[in-house]
Amino acid sequence: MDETRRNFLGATAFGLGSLPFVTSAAAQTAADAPADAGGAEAGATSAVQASDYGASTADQPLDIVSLERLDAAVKEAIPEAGYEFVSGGAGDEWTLHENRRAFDDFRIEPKRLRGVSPEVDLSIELLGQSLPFPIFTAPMGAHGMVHEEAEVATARGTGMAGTLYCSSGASHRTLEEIAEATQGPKWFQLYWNNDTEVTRSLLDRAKAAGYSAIVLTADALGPGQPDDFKAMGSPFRPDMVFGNHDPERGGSGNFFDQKLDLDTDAIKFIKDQTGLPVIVKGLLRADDADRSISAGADAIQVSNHGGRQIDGVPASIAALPDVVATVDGRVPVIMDGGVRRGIDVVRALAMGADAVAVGRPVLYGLGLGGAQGVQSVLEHLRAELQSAMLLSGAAKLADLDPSFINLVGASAEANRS
Ligand SMILES: Cc1cc2nc3c(=O)[nH]c(=O)nc-3n(C[C@H](O)[C@H](O)[C@H](O)COP(=O)(O)O)c2cc1C
Ligand SMILES: O=C(O)C(=O)c1ccccc1
Repeated sequence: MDETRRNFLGATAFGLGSLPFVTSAAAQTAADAPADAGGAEAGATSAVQASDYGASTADQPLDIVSLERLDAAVKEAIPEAGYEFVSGGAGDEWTLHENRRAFDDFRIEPKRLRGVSPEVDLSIELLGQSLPFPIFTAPMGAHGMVHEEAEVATARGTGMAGTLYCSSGASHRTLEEIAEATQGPKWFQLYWNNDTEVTRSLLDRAKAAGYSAIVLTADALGPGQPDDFKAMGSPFRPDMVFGNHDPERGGSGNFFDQKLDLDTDAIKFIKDQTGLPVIVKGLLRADDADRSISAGADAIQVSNHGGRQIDGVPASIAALPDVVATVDGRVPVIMDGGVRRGIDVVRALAMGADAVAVGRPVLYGLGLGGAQGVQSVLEHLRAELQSAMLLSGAAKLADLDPSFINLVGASAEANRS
């Protein structure tokens, strides 16, 4: 396999070597480009044009009615490969859909005649950072699949909305470029690498670039491979390599060599190396949250990776209450997965989450409107949360508790006791 291909996808590391790599002839030409072209330069010199992917170059605010409608609009506007890669989930996509459906089990019981002021304060403090509202951009890799500026635009747009950008370890742009692009708070998400020196170097770079916390993702084996994307031959862009790749170390696995054989020692390693708070992302079980806290975790992110890794696991919102009960206020709890409405944020916070992260809709905003599109998505959710708070009868975020929720199903009694 030629160097560019290995650098680009890490096919060996992901065990995807047997899959057709690209579909178009132009993309194939780029995949065969000299290895030393590397990174963004490869894009400049390669035969692959943005138009081969239809990846957007737009920068415009979006007039958003709902995030569901945004999904429908982006499906028409961006290339099929980008849409299928981003939107899909693992296997039969049961968990992907369950992430949305399960919110319906958490019925809001609004409180009336409580004199709630329209000026609901949505700001929070999270691991030493002030956020104007409790919603931020989840770590996602490979933004070049939907926009030419990739993560640089997403980070800028998130910063324009004033909230936190969590930078994926599998980004198309370097963690330094991304750090510079946002004026807001930023965390770095680490894909643990079995080559300790690679992990150490990523952590040192993240700290030097000003990231204020490290997110350790514990639930992923590689890029999501939704069936519809796989059926197209998994057409990742060969002209954009993953930005944190260090060509000095050779091969592709140096940004993603996680075989899930890591344990809670990884938490201590990160803390010792950086002195920064560590968020463990991708937990669904209360006992894993407890073990992580015992090992030094500073926050827990309840997540099933947007239903992109193992199918058949519960929705994040369904897993949240048990985790919250076990964490018992020792550290903040974040959740992500299926958050599409202000009322979803109300439900997650009422069940004990301190903040939520949003994934796919942010990339839809990116595809349709670049940095400004990202800003529009986050501001849309903020506005929906503001009215959801008023309509729920919650004067401030701290008021939200399980008394606002009627939990449908077997665990309803447990929830009320
Ligand atoms: C295209 C895409 C790429 C992702 N890449 C990463 C990643 O690099 N690291 C990570 O921890 N999670 C990754 N995720 C998972 C998100 O952080 C988050 O858990 C999930 O998207 C939340 O669900 P939602 O998309 O329904 O909001 C990715 C998700 C998507 C859609
Ligand atoms: O697709 C994903 O969910 C993901 O985590 C990822 C991992 C590596 C590269 C791109 C995305």
